[in-house]
Amino acid sequence: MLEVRNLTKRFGGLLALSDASLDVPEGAIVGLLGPNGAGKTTCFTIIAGFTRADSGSVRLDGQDITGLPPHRICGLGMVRTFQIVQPFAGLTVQENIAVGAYLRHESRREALAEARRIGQRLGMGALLDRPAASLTIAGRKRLEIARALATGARLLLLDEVMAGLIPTEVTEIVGIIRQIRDEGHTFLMIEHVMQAVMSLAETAYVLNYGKMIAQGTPQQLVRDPAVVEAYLGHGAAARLQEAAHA
Ligand SMILES: Nc1ncnc2c1ncn2[C@@H]1O[C@H](COP(=O)(O)OP(=O)(O)OP(=O)(O)O)[C@@H](O)[C@H]1O
Repeated sequence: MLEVRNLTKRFGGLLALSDASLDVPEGAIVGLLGPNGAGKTTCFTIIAGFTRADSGSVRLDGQDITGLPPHRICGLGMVRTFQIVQPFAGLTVQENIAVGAYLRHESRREALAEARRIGQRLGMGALLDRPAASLTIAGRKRLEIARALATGARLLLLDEVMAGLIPTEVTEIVGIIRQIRDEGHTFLMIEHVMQAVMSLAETAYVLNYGKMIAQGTPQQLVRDPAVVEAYLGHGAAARLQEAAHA
């Protein structure tokens, strides 16, 4: 569904992404992992059309979307969420979700009705008439997913939706993402919360210093020496092996 090929992006002298490629098959939940500063957000930003790559291409459903602006990409069925959720504070939860729905519904009544349906599906029925500013972090994360769904997108790029949540909230969001996937959506997710990646993603990619250094199931990746070293530092894989055999 999504084919990302050889993305390279420099910020001045810094190579933030170097020849990075990935694939997201329809109906999959794919993880994008990597230590701080590895280039994950830059990768998302380019895929969703917020920044141009220096080189490389992005295809959605076989169509070349490289360099298209975010609203066009959104109209074609792919949307990203943001790590720091900033709802329109003066609007209710329902009105915030409706902002996403206006892409498809011209009438305010229809957009609000669609927002209500999506909010209820995401377990926010009791919160719909509250001001969005009153939501907890977990509520804001749900709102961000709801807004993305309301655009009608089939492929959702989730940027750290589990960050800042307590374990029971993580479990709830994991359940919601599974449910949305089972209803026919596809996910590419940046995630630091390993528990969430392990239980959700069938496959994941690991970025380090802008390069894709590994791809596999989460279970394969946690045993991959290159991945262990990227997270824990040079020599860590050997030290862990020694410790395991001591
Ligand atoms: N607009 C920018 N201008 C200059 N440098 C940038 C810009 N955006 C990102 N960078 C740099 O590019 C590198 C990759 O950053 P990026 O935010 O993509 O990493 P990340 O993997 O998402 O990190 P984190 O997990 O901390 O969010 C970092 O060194 C960052 O400082």
